[in-house]
Amino acid sequence: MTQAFEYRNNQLFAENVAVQDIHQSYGSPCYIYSRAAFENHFLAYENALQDVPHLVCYAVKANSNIAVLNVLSKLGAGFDIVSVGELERVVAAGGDTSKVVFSGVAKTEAEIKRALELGIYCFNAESDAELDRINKVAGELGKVADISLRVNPDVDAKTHPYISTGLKENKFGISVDQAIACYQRAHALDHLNVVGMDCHIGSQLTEIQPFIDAMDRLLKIIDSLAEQGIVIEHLDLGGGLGVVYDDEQPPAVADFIDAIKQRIEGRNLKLIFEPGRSIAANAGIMTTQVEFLKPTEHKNFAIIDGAMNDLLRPSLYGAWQAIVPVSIRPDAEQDTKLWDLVGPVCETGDFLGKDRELDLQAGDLLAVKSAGAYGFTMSSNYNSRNRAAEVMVDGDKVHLIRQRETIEHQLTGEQLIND
Ligand SMILES: Cc1ncc(COP(=O)(O)O)c(C=O)c1O
Ligand SMILES: N[C@@H](CCCC[NH3+])C(=O)O
Repeated sequence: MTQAFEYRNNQLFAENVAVQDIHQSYGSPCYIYSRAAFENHFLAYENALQDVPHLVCYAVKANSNIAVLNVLSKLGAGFDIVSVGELERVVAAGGDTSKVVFSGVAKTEAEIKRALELGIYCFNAESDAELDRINKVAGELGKVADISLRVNPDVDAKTHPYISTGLKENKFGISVDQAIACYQRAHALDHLNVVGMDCHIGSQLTEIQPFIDAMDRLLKIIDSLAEQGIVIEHLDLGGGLGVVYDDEQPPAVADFIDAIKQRIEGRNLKLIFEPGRSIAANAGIMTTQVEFLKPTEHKNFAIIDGAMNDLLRPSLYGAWQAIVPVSIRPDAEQDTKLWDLVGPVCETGDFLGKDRELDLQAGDLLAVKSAGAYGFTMSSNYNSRNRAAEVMVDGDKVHLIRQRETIEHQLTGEQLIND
């Protein structure tokens, strides 16, 4: 399999297109995705699960461009959503709403109504109060809502504290101690139909064991419920599988799924997964151009046109993503130094990388790797900067899938007060 992003004659390519050529047409910063990479990463889940009942619901929050959703939908993907905005994106992308699971700690009445009208697969409810709300809205529509309860298994995902979600001090889900009572309530409500149990213990996990520990806690609850006549049809283990940004060694999707499958052998349970990062992260890069070099006696700053508003992960989590030249100069012309790659935003925390050994000149084009997940979706207009363009490469074709924002886009909806 050819790599989605690789060098050919010292030029970075996205599939069969030189990144420099994409830059000529679309400028920077620009998110560039590989269709083949999205497809291959999704199919890794599908293939590993083909011998068991399953549904792979891509987590829309990782990358919600409708072209991305459409590519995955054509392969049969379901979707994990957390807002009506994400739901409408699935609809706009031609996605199958009967394969949608609705996660999130506080779904509004309007969101629940729309989801019921569109006939989603199920709601992943996170509290007693939310069960009441879903029951009420379903009742008003004369419907019965299929629900799963998100159980918080109190397992250490061994990841960054901001993206760990399955500990009892986290806001997510229902505690193991309260789960049975909560299921009994749900079972008794007229407009709810209990179908599943879910958990999501965190993101960028590089070990299988926390998933297994979480699953074992959930299976115990499933067994107790069965004794009370409450049948759980599916087990949704959320997303969370990590990717390689630097030197991490996450398990391969097939090994991860095999370990899970072994654990549920002999049980009549459909498996659901909600992967985001492991499908999207390494299917995308973000380009950025060096504006100025600013060497000082303390630090060498390279001021680039990409900033924290375009890619927040380094500023928010101190996340490390590889930053590489789009064109590599011949060895004899190389002059490498340690550079801090900083953006034009008025924040000290505005950087994409620190102490990176690079050979840089003003005007050079760089690529931030592994930017396909939680890149564009977490971008903003901070400092009134237009959000980046997004393109999808498919073989030797380049499709613009989101035009660069303009000031007109930004000003839409704002108005002066008339006095
Ligand atoms: C409920 C839920 N499901 C799925 C995901 C996707 O996780 P990841 O991108 O780590 O696969 C998230 C985000 O962490 C989530 O909160
Ligand atoms: N946005 C995070 C992951 C959080 C996942 C959402 N539950 C990241 O970039 O790593």
